[in-house]
Amino acid sequence: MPLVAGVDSSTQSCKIVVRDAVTGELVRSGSAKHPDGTSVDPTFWWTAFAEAAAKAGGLADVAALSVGGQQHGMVALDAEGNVVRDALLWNDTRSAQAAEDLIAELGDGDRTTGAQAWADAVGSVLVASLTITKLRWLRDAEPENAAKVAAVALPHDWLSWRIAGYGPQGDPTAPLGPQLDKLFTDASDASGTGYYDAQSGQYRRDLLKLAFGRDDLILPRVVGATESGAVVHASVAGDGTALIGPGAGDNAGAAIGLGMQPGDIAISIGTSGVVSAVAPQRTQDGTGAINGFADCTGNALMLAVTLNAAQVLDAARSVLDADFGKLADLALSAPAGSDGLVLVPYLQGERTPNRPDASGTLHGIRLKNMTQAHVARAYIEGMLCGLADGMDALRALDVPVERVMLIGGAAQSPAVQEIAPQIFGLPISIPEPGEYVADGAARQAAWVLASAEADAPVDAPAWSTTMAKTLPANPVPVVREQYAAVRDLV
Ligand SMILES: Nc1ncnc2c1ncn2[C@@H]1O[C@H](COP(=O)(O)OP(=O)(O)O)[C@@H](O)[C@H]1O
Ligand SMILES: O=C(CO)[C@@H](O)[C@H](O)COP(=O)(O)O
Repeated sequence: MPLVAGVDSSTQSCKIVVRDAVTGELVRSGSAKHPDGTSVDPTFWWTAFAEAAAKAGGLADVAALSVGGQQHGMVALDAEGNVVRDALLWNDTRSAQAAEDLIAELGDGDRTTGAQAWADAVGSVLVASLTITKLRWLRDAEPENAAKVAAVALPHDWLSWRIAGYGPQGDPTAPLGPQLDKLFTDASDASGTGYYDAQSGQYRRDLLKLAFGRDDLILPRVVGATESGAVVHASVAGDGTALIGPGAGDNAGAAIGLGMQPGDIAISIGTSGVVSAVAPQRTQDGTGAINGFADCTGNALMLAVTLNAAQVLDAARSVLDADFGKLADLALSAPAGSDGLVLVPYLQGERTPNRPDASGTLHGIRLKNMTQAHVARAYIEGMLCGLADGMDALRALDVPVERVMLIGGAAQSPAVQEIAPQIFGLPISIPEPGEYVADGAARQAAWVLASAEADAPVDAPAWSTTMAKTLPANPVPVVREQYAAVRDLV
């Protein structure tokens, strides 16, 4: 019974699952926290990985491993393999102006032309989340750091490289040293950089040069879906023979973990809120609402992403001094629509719609609705309405919507589960509770292992995903109507 491991190095934590490579059965798991903040020293991801691996009973017996990770983060490395500065994460909005500047530059001063040109070139209109905008910000705001950069990687690329034994010069946990040319990535995560064209499978070094002013950076090699990028170093686990798969951006990891097919929609409520769909062809949405990324099986992955998801509910718990259970009970004791109390949840600015400097609004306060129950419900409804706008943007591009699955930390809330079918007006399937990004990474590792054993690419292992329940559609249109009216006042 060969075992494989899947890692999800996400915004808030590192999660590891160990599964049977053939059946997909869960054998062990572990997790460890990441620090808060939108600018983070990657060393914390390395120590959290080690802690999560220990909690998962170690990785000495796995035959292959893959890493899924939060997308877009800028990990800038110098020639000695040190990080030049803390990584700027996907939810750090300081490069919002850089995004606007780059759009204008590609459009010769015209925003609409520039936005479409970026969508055509790399699948997405630039916003502060995308790596390329962070490189422009670094060039202008920290030229002394920019001058030191020898390579740029994404969080999952960097962690895979560390697991392979590479790292800073002189670091005892990196016996193979700073071999930057050994960095590798996969198409799904590369497609979120803003300097990789997943359609041609090529980096766009011309766009990187436009943004950063240099085209001599080392970029991770893009490894094919069933290839191994390296082996797990014996100092990390095992005997130095376990394969490391290409890995994935976390949303592509969830897609393969759920076994998504065209027609399936995943709504993920983690730190980010994501509405995603796979399709044979990527979209090139010049409005910027939909990112046209790649998945990790050769399809396109379309995403609408919000900055304000599970942490909006964390904020509600803080305001109401409530645990998860109390927040859900309160919300479910208030009527749908919260008697006109509307939260526009832009607590960290927003990405979709692109309003990086916006703040949130609690609107429509009356004596009748100034209760804990109404506030709890308004927070959940507002957060879900933001995601429902993302679903509308996908539908506007004729993306088929046949099955909708709800995942991510906050999907465990009974209130989120009950209110979602009201906001989306669709049946919502809730998969068995699980770590679908880590599961997807494990499934990819099993796929890489099977392909290596066959000495040729084989089909992905047929692991099944079971739905715990499907909640019927229960549309309550007034909730979205009142939200839409307030959203555009913000
Ligand atoms: N039962 C619950 N109700 C509401 N929110 C929850 C619940 N369980 C976990 N969360 C929230 O989910 C978030 C973590 O989700 P996760 O998908 O692991 O995030 P990420 O992958 O972005 O690190 C946290 O903000 C946490 O508070
Ligand atoms: O920016 C995006 C996708 O474009 C986010 O989805 C990040 O990939 C972070 O994911 P989580 O940590 O919230 O899962």
